[in-house]
Amino acid sequence: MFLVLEPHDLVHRDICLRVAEFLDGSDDGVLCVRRQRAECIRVGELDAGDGNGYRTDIVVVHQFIGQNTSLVLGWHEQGLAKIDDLGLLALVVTLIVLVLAMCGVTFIVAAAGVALGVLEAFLAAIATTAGALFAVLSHLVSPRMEPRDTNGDAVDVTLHDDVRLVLVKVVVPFLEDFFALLNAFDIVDSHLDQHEKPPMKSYGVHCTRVCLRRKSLYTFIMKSGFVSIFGKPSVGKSSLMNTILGTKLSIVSPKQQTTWYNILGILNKKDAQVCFVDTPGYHKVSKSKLNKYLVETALQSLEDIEVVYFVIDQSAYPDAEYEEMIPIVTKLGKPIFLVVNKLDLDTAKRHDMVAAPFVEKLHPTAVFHVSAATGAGVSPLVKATIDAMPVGEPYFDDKTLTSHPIELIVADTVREQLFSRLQDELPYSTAVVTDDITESAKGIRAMVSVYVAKDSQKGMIIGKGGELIATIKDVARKNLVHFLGERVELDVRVKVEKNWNRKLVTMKHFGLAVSKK
Ligand SMILES: Nc1nc2c(ncn2[C@@H]2O[C@H](COP(=O)(O)OP(=O)(O)OP(=O)(O)O)[C@@H](O)[C@H]2O)c(=O)[nH]1
Repeated sequence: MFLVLEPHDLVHRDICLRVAEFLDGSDDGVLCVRRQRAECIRVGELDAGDGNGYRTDIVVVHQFIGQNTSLVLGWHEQGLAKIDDLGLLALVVTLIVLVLAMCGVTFIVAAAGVALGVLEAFLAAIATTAGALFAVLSHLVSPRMEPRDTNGDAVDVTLHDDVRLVLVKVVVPFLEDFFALLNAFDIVDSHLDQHEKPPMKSYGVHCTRVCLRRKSLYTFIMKSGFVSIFGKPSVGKSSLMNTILGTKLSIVSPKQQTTWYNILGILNKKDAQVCFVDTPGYHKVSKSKLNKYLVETALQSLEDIEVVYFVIDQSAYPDAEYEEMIPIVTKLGKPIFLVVNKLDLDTAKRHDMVAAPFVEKLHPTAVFHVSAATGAGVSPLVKATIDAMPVGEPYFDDKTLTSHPIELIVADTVREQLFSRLQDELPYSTAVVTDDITESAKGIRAMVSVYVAKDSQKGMIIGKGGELIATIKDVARKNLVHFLGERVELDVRVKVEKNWNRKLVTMKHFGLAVSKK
């Protein structure tokens, strides 16, 4: 079988060509080809024999037969060169017909010795060859190739059924291709052995790596996008992101407004990268500059996202604050997932009732009932989120968990302890800044300052005999060791910066930039 791919399409969008048969004899797959950079097609991970289907890299050997058209001659899977059956059949038919034609010419020349006879016989042979080839290709090729997109809808890739094109462009370079193809597989083999990547061009034949996988398992090669985890304070946004990521990236405390920054947490899957943004809790803006900063930061998270999680907890009801939040989210025009958290606390099984008024106003794409604490319901949420991501390049390296600098992670880990251990409003009067950090083979050494807004607050944080600050330092250090997986030395000093939370310049210096409006 010949597949006609269009490099033009490869450059601009993904194409999926249904193939009639797969290398393992199955017939329910999709051959996905996607251009990653100008010269290189995205390579999926080699992962053969995965559960009830398989995914594997293959190298497609193809020939550019026009500026925008390429003819797939065969492929190469895990060191196993395959010349497609139909491709081989067409090549053999061509060869046989050409040989017979040559014999006919020789016979006529020998028998008649007449120049005109030679010419007639030669033209007849060519016509026979073309006719035979046309019959074979039109019968076998066209019904077997139906370009489809991921939804199974027909894709406007028309050249595959243009038999004329196949005839005109293919018959002539056939013999050349045949030998080039055999040669190319050898070249691909040895190149893969040596360089672990295919040569992009060999003897006029091009090699392209693609990922072959069953449609039921993977629809596309890679999906990626951003999700804002939006909601009121303390509904469990940070806990939810941590549960999704399987690690405690965002700080959590029973106090409201623990999260002060948009924390990026990256979920890396084999076929998807989802970038979650944990946000400060949205609340009615008061006169406090810190509150204003937190709300502005939460709103910024809604820019350039693919999906928004509207997180409520199982005790929520649509109050004035929600009335303010709902239009902000609906006007984004993005898929909204209503996430009802703290399912484990819903002993009265009210969660459907709780969700109902939000569903009515928010018109969410889907509703999920989860417990960030126990993990219940989180897998379907993640699965639906991945499904909702567009096809695209990963934004970050697949080992990256967050784009947050280590300085901020260290400062936030200390701040988490302040929030967990200080009473009333005191945590909201403290800002934590990492002054210096050194990383060496021995581990990490960090100097952290805790700023308070009044002299009287300093003693409250240090505690009697320095006990409280010692505990804060010790627990924060252990948490950092756990998170970073290396030795940590932590030095925490308490300093007074009078009324820092009323001065925009100081707040900016502490990483809490708020607009002047
Ligand atoms: N029982 C229970 N508690 C939860 C759950 N999710 C979060 N919590 C608790 O709720 C409190 C607030 O959780 P966070 O994850 O900090 O909430 P948040 O929405 O990020 O809070 P802000 O930083 O104020 O925006 C913490 O004490 C969590 O332990 C849950 O599913 N079940």
